[in-house]
Amino acid sequence: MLTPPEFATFTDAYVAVLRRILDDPAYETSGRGKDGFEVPNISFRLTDVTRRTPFLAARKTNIVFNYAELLWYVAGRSDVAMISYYAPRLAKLSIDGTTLTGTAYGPRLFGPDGDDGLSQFDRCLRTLGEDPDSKRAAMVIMRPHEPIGVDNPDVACTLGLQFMLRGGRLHATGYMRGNDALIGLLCDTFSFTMIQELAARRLGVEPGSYTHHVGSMHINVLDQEKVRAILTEADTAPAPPFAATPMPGLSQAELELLLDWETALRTGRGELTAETARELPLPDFWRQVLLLFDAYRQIQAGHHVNDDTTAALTAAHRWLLTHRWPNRITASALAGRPA
Ligand SMILES: O=c1ccn([C@H]2C[C@H](O)[C@@H](COP(=O)(O)O)O2)c(=O)[nH]1
Repeated sequence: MLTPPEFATFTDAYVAVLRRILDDPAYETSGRGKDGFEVPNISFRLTDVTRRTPFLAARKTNIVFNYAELLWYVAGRSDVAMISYYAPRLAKLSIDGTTLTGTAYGPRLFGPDGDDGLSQFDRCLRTLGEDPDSKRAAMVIMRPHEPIGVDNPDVACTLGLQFMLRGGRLHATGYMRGNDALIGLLCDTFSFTMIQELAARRLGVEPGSYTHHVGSMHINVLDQEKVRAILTEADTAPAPPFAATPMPGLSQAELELLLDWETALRTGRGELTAETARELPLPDFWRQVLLLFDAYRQIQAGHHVNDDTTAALTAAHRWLLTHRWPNRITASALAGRPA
């Protein structure tokens, strides 16, 4: 078979990759002092990119971080301040303490980078508008002169992303030199398929499949018990049947409004009630993201998430928060609105 195996949901692909590495690793590695199990050259295809979130209790997916990282990318940002609030471990990757280099895909994808003043993302959309069958709508992430010595803690793991408009749908492919199958795989697939969906909306077409190719797919030896727990759950407990919600697109004005609220919530200059959220000029999809950010603000402040916020979240978001922060969601609020 010359094309990658297809999966209907990311959960299925994720479990298959983790199972392959744990059951049958090709190598034991210790690159940069971390012991890992590795299977080189793994590829898979997702047929429905909207089913990108794994509902696995043992994984404790941090959906708040997933959305924050996506917005951080799309805004072209590289600041530690925003992203480390959602994932403190990322601060350790910064050499100067204020910016990230390799991990910050945003400036490389969404920052202006040529004489035409366009970003790689916008240039790809323009090319697909002019030549829909183009094979050139590719965005390069890891740079040729990126320092790859052991003293650089933050080298881009993604080589590039490619869009292909075929059969009226926008397909995408991610190419990675290395991918941590437990942590990075989930976050990267989430962001890349969202970027694909964003591009599809801008082009006025539906998103197609997403294909992921990875040179070194691996798990850390220290994570193997967690991986085992995920595999046991996948074998014994069916995933809850939440409907996936397509992303409605994101205009520049909507992005700016989201980022203003994100900053206000993160820096303690604002609070969002379910009622205020309803009045914001945003599609419900993005209102949900701000409600998640506000729930996280309450959790960070050491509180329970208030019942109004919990009840305004979709059932899928409530499920994710409840499994990530089990003691912070009040049981009485869990009977809120359906997915
Ligand atoms: O978007 C990313 C960024 C990093 N990593 C993981 C892969 C490696 O486990 C580690 C980076 O270590 P090096 O490959 O740079 O040594 O982080 C990812 O999976 N995805």
